Amino acid sequence: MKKLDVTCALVCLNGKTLVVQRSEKMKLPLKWEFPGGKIENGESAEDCVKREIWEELNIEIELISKLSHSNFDYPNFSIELIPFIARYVDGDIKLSEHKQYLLLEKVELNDLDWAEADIPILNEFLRL
Ligand SMILES: Nc1nc2c([nH]c(=O)n2[C@H]2C[C@H](O)[C@@H](COP(=O)(O)OP(=O)(O)OP(=O)(O)O)O2)c(=O)[nH]1
Repeated sequence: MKKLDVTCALVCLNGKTLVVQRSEKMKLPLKWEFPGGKIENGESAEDCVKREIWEELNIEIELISKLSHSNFDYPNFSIELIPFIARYVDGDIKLSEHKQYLLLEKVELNDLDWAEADIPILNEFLRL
């Protein structure tokens, strides 16, 4: 099965964490995720996540650290999800693809209906 290399960012803003909900039209409709996307040919994971956050949210971020990769097999595709902890730097949030975003306290993150590949990443983040 095809494996996608996907980056994502846990963006901290005023002590909260930015999360986004996938739209009805996307794969994994209405699931919550950390914003990011597929690595392009020849692109580094770091460049990818900054590009995707700019494209999807219109904001600039600074990368702080990495968490463990999450490998997950969905019924139709497999992904390796590569997470970064990041800090908001500049820009007004404008969504280009997602249904909505939320800025949440850590204790609130567990209440969302997450994309399954994100759950180990979320758990690692909650233990920090
Ligand atoms: N960006 C992101 N994608 C995630 C996360 N968790 C998760 O399972 N995914 C999946 C959803 C997508 O199938 C894939 C990322 O691809 P993408 O967002 O660049 O593009 P997509 O597949 O929605 O778009 P398309 O191929 O349908 O055009 O990884 C996550 O936390 N962030």
